[in-house]
Amino acid sequence: MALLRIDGSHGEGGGQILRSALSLAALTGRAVRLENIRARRPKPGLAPQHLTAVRAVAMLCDARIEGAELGSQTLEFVPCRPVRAGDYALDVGDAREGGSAGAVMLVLQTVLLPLALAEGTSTVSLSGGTHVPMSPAFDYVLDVWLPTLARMGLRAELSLIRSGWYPVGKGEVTLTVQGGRRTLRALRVEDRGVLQSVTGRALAANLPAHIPERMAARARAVLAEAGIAAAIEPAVLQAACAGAGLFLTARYDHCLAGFTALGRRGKPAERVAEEACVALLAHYRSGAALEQHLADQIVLPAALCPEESLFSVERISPHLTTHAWVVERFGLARVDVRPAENGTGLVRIRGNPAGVCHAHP
Ligand SMILES: Nc1ncnc2c1ncn2[C@@H]1O[C@H](COP(=O)(O)OP(=O)(O)OP(=O)(O)O)[C@@H](O)[C@H]1O
Repeated sequence: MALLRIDGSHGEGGGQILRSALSLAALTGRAVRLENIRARRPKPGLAPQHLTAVRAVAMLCDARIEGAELGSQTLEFVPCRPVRAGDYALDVGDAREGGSAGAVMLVLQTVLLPLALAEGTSTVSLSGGTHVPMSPAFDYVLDVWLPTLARMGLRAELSLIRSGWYPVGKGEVTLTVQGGRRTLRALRVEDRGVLQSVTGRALAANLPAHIPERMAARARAVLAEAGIAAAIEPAVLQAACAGAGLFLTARYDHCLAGFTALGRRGKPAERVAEEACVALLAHYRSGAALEQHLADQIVLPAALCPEESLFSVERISPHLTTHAWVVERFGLARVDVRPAENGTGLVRIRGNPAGVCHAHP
């Protein structure tokens, strides 16, 4: 079959196009050629996190790869066998001399679905940044993304060995995936139901204990003003450099929503707390089911379900529409993203009725 060409400058033009194309190439056996990788980012091409994702998925399906170098804007990726479950270890820091705090959760998201749909149990050890900007934090994946996938029938467990923050990274997580040629269940949450609880963790590493305590106290106060009682625990983590963040999970009758804010030098703990609470309250007031990040991160699993998924989303992000475009390029699903009331959106994903097509010889 001819190489499927994917233009990495489409829409959001970031790393997600590459990662989803890699997952889908491994799942379907389709050879891909990515061009203009991360063309809309200030430093285009493969960064350490993306290069690690390429190497990771290549290991799963013995792919032949060309262009897998830092800064490369073109990549050919030819899967040579179906995905094999097994024990894998990857370190984002290996992708660049001097190391990297590249987001391991994004690498994890790239390998999870291929492993979940392969026969057998896998363990993946990942090192790098576990709580870094512009990516799902460990806590988000643990509390929101994986439990949502569990509702769709996917079984995986995640544990934190050591947290990793910008700029040093060196965190470590372990993922265990119970694979199998299963059919994923569609996600149908047009209506989220009632807010049942808000919980959270105020985390800090290599910083004084008053920092997580102040984040937790401010978050409780902001949410209480809005009439929401939240159980937020302060905690101190092990790490190779300083870092702090607040992670909130809102549990509705029919869905979960996660909100993250990270600290940095000079940013008061209270401001970190307010940022996460503002995001939670914006979603709460929107009335929609999924928050914007979960919506874009659920497109790929939903595209693999034979049944139709349908959910409302707080806001239609460029990540969401770009992700929809990538899965459509593989011909696996039709994704319809429609604006709805007050800036929210409604997403309908009609997966391939035959399930994933394993096209390997
Ligand atoms: N606070 C957050 N909580 C949960 N997920 C997040 C958060 N911030 C970003 N993400 C997710 O991280 C992903 C980032 O994708 P993106 O294409 O920007 O990738 P990237 O590899 O970081 O790229 P680039 O450096 O090219 O921006 C998206 O799926 C987005 O929803």
